[in-house]
Amino acid sequence: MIVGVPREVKLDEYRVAMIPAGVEELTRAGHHVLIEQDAGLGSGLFNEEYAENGAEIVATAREIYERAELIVKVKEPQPAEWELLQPGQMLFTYFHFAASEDLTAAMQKAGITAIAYETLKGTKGDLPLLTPMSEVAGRMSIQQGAKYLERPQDGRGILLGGVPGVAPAHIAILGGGVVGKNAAQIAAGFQADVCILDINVDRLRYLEDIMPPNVNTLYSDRHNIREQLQRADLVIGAVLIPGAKAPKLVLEEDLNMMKPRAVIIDVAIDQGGCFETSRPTTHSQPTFIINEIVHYCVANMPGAVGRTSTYALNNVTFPYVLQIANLGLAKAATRIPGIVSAINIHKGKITNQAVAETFGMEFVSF
Ligand SMILES: NC(=O)C1=CN([C@@H]2O[C@H](COP(=O)(O)OP(=O)(O)OC[C@H]3O[C@@H](n4cnc5c(N)ncnc54)[C@H](O)[C@@H]3O)[C@@H](O)[C@H]2O)C=CC1
Ligand SMILES: CC(=O)C(=O)O
Ligand SMILES: [Mg+2]
Repeated sequence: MIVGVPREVKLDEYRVAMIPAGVEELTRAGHHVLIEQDAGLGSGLFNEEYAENGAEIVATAREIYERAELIVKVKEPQPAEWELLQPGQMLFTYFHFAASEDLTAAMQKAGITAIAYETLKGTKGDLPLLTPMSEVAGRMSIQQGAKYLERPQDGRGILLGGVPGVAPAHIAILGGGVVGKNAAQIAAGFQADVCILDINVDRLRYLEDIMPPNVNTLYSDRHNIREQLQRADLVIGAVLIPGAKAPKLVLEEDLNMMKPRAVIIDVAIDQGGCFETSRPTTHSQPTFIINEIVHYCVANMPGAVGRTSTYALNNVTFPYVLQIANLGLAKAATRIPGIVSAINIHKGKITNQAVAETFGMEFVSF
């Protein structure tokens, strides 16, 4: 199979969907890999390294899209890429369809098969192709929160860990999944006072067991969320209902009860965000202020630490790329657990229930 890897064009995206080791394995299995020139530069990977491992370096994205049967990417295709897609082509990447009806309609119209990293289910009900990027974003959310709490960055002027004689920051984390757990671990290391809220009581039980004493848990209901908003210096949005739009847990009016210049990091923004006032931002312009609350809503947080994220992403995506290339999609879907759950659009039809429900569209099983 011809596998193509374009350079990411989303603003401030430094990841690449394949590392040279992946090229070598695919080539050894008899496939042909096209890598767009300089696709790896943002992650410190050079054209020569890809070429030495068997890749053909291609000058333009257009040529990749014209020739490849399977395109492997990191971020959802940007509008400039939509017209390059070929009917019948497979595109394996993050899509986050529920956050964009325009993207959904464009992919239907393009006639591609959209295989989404973020809905591929593992055997334990986990999301193995989302997990490593959630680990990155969860850890990074505290790093970013610490930065934007500094007064020159418009924050309240709070040091996460406090100092002897002065209280640490209070951090509320909405959602105790992968992002939430990783955020809590880093926040705890900073000696902040942390509270994780979730609706899954078994998950809260697990978190309570593994977390240090400065991390507490609370059931996520409106009462507890509002109580936490009043106390928090930093709030992390980390909820997910796979495939669906994120629930709006914090309404605009709720911001009035928060401390002025408290910081919100809405990691869930890629699924539409869990704060009513969130809108997607970029690493170049990550924050905005509404009602005296600093909002950080970058939809590709791991893109900023491309070197770490590229390797973490490839570790989990590559085995699926190889299987799809080896078997073709139809066979891979019957033999490899998880692949069917990743197919969100096939021949213009929505094949993911949550996405279909989000837009009131017809669902067709793959
Ligand atoms: N902005 C970015 O760059 C990135 C964003 N993400 C996003 O972060 C979000 C979270 O991802 P993961 O942690 O991997 O998901 P996860 O599935 O591991 O965890 C989500 C948690 O939210 C909980 N939850 C659902 N409804 C809730 C509610 N009403 N109140 C409290 N908790 C609730 C679930 O019980 C679950 O424990 C996703 O939208 C994901 O796409 C992930 C990586 C990068
Ligand atoms: C998960 C996701 O949206 C990202 O890594 O950018
Ligand atoms: Mg994202």
